[in-house]
Amino acid sequence: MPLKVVTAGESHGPGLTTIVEGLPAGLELDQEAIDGDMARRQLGHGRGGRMKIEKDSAQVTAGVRHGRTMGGPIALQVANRDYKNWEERMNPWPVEADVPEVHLPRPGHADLAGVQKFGFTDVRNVLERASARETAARVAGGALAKAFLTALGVSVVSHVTQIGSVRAPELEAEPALDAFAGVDASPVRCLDADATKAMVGEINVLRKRNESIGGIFEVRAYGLVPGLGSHVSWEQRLDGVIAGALLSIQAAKGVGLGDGFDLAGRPGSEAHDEIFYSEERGYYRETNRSGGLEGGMTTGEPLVARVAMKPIPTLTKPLRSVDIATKEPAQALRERTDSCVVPAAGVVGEAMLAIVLAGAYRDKFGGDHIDDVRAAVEAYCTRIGWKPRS
Ligand SMILES: Cc1cc2nc3c(=O)[nH]c(=O)nc-3n(C[C@H](O)[C@H](O)[C@H](O)COP(=O)(O)O)c2cc1C
Ligand SMILES: C=C(O[C@@H]1CC(C(=O)O)=C[C@@H](OP(=O)(O)O)[C@H]1O)C(=O)O
Repeated sequence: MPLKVVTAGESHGPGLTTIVEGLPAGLELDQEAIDGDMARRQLGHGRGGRMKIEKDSAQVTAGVRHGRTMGGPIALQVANRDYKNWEERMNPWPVEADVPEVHLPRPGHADLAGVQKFGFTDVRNVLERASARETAARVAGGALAKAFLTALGVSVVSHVTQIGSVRAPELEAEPALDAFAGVDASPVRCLDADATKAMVGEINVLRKRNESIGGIFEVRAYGLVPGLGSHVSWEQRLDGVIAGALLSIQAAKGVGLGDGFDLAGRPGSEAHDEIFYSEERGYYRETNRSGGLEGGMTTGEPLVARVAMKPIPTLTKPLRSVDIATKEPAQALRERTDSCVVPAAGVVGEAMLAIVLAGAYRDKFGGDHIDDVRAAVEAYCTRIGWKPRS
C-alpha cells in the first residue's frame, strides 16, 4: 500500500492536521527531528510578520506509542498561534459579530478561480485553504516519511540555487551528502557564501520597491536503491509522480529532473550517463545528468530535482483587479505578506520528495514491520548485486 498523506486546516483557523497512512509498525520517531523540520520551514530571509507569531510544533495524537509506530494511521496537529487574532473571522461556528467579506482577488493567487468554482461571495473562503500555511502540515507528514527513509539509509536534503536574478555557482560534479550540512545556517539556505550575500541584497532591494521575489531550489535524495517506480505504466513512472508532488507546492511553477531543461539543447552524447561496472562498485555512472531517474525508475545515483518558484502574488503595491461584489476596477487585496519564500519552499520540497520516495519503497517492498521492510530491501540489493551508497 502506498503512503497516503492528507492535510486539513486553514491559514488562520484553529490549526492544521496531518494524517499519514501506510507506514509500517516499529518505526522509531523522534519529536525533535519532526520539530527540527518544522522550524527549518520557517527559516529564510524575506518572510513576513506571520513567522514572528508562529513557532511550529507537530504533536502526535494517534498511531504512535512510546516513540514507535503501530502500523495504523498517524495523526499530527499543528496549532495556529495567530488564531487568537482571528477568532471571530475564522470561528468554525457562527459568531454574533458582523464579519466583513473579502472582495478583492489577487492576481496569481487562488482567489478568483476559487470563488468562481465554489460559488462563494467571500474570497476568504478560498484564500484560507489555498494559503501555503498548509505546507506546515506537509512538512509534519514529510518528517515521518523521512524517518522511514532514514531507517533504510536514505537522506533527503535541499538548497537554494537562485533568488530573483542571482544564481549560485553550479555545484561540483556530484557533491557528497555532507556538503549540505551547513545549508540552514545561510539566511537564504544557499551553499555559496558570496551568492548568499548577493541573494540577501536582491531581496532587500526588491522588497523596498514593493516587489516580491521568486527563485529556484534544488532537492536531492541520497542512498536510494535502483528500480523504485516503474516503466510499465504512466502512473507508476516516478519522474512524473515526483514532478507532480513538487509542482503541487504553492507558487511552484517548473520542475527539472537532473539537467532538466538544459538537456533539450544538447546532443545525445552529452545528455546521458554512460554505464560502467567494477567488481568493487557494481554498476555505476561517472555523470548524473539524468538526476538519478531513467525510464521512470531510480538508477541508484543521487536523485536531483530543481523547482522554479514564481514571485509571491500578494504585493505591497497591489496589482489591478476587480471588486467581485461591484465588478468595478479595484486594486487587489493588500495584506501582510512574505516577499520571498524560496528557502522555506526548499524544506517543503524535501517533505514532498520524501513522501513520494517513502511511498515508492512501500509499493516495492511492502512489510508490516520496519524490520520486514529492511529485510526485503537487503534481499533485493543482494539479488541485483547492489551496494548501498550514500
Ligand atoms: C512557504 C510559502 C509561503 C508563501 N507565502 C505567501 C504570502 O505570504 N503571500 C502570498 O500571496 N503568497 C504566498 N505564497 C504563495 C501562494 O500560496 C501561492 O502563490 C498561491 O497558493 C497560488 O498558487 P500557485 O502560485 O501555485 O498558482 C507562499 C508560498 C509558499 C510555498
Ligand atoms: C503562514 C504561513 O505562510 C503564509 C502563506 C500565505 C499564502 O498566501 O500562501 C500568506 C501569509 O500568511 P499571512 O496572511 O497570515 O501573513 C504567509 O505567512 C506559513 O508558511 O506558515
